[in-house]
Amino acid sequence: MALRNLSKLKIHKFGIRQFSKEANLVSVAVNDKTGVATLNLQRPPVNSLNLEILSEISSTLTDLEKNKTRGLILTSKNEGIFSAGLDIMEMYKPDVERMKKFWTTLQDTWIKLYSCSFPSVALINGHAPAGGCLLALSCEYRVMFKNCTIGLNETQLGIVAPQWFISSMRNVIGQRQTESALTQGRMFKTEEALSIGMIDEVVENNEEGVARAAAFLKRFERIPPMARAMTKKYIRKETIENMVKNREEDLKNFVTYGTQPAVQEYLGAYLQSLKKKSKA
Ligand SMILES: CC/C=C\CC/C=C/CC(=O)SCCNC(=O)CCNC(=O)[C@H](O)C(C)(C)COP(=O)(O)OP(=O)(O)OC[C@H]1O[C@@H](n2cnc3c(N)ncnc32)[C@H](O)[C@@H]1OP(=O)(O)O
Repeated sequence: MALRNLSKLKIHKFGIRQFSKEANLVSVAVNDKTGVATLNLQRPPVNSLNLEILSEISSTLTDLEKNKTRGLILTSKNEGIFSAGLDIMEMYKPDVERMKKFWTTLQDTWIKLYSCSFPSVALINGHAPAGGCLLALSCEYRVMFKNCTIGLNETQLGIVAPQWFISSMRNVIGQRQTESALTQGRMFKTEEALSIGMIDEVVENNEEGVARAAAFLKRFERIPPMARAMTKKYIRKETIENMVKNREEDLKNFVTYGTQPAVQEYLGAYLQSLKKKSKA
């Protein structure tokens, strides 16, 4: 069995194997024929990224790397929302030790996703603000549903996107567009995101999305995996090395900045506005 190191095998039917971790905040189905793994985010209501789901994504990426998966489709079980980004509750009135663990796990997750040797596609089947956008930008290809939004909106919340968030966007859409998008904290509608190259394709529904993601991954069938992986590694090397070199400082900045009263005030007000909106 190609994926024997993966956690508990749950279902095995129609050539698709599924396994899940204990907490079930993600699930993974591996297609026996193609070796492509689909990683579903499933933390209702909005797949906000807390310590637990990040830990599961991170350990799943390790498993997929060990088991030489042929490709990854990263998507959401909660149609309508890809991911609401970082769970603001991890940053609002935080326990500092947990806050550190949270950020370190986010760093680990990004490093693994950004540097994975296998090809990766984000099937963005819903809104993808902030950390949700970061996950999508870390993949090699993005397929997105109509009528959704994507972007790094941190500035609008009164917080600052870290350097490696910025680099992840700059490497996809370039310096000029990134500067304009991030200084405004701009969220892009699907068609706008397509026009600036933030996403690669627009799809009507999940079936079409899976087919387009699979078609992208199929392009690599005849490319020697080692040559592909090394090329990706060289292209992404500088961005990853910069982050790894500065990760202690990045953690320190996150904690120092995130615990400032003014930032806590912004986050508290933002949480209230989200809650008010959901009750309206
Ligand atoms: C200190 C920081 C320094 C540096 C860090 C910088 C990096 C930050 C990166 C981030 O990712 S920050 C997070 C940014 N995320 C957002 O701004 C997204 C906010 N959410 C939304 O815009 C919407 O929720 C949505 C478009 C994703 C979905 O809309 P809808 O389907 O209408 O759902 P609701 O808005 O009603 O939300 C349902 C429920 O979920 C809560 N919630 C939403 N997003 C978050 C979140 N990111 N963290 C925690 N909780 C979230 C929302 O309050 C509702 O809760 P109820 O209790 O009222 O049900």
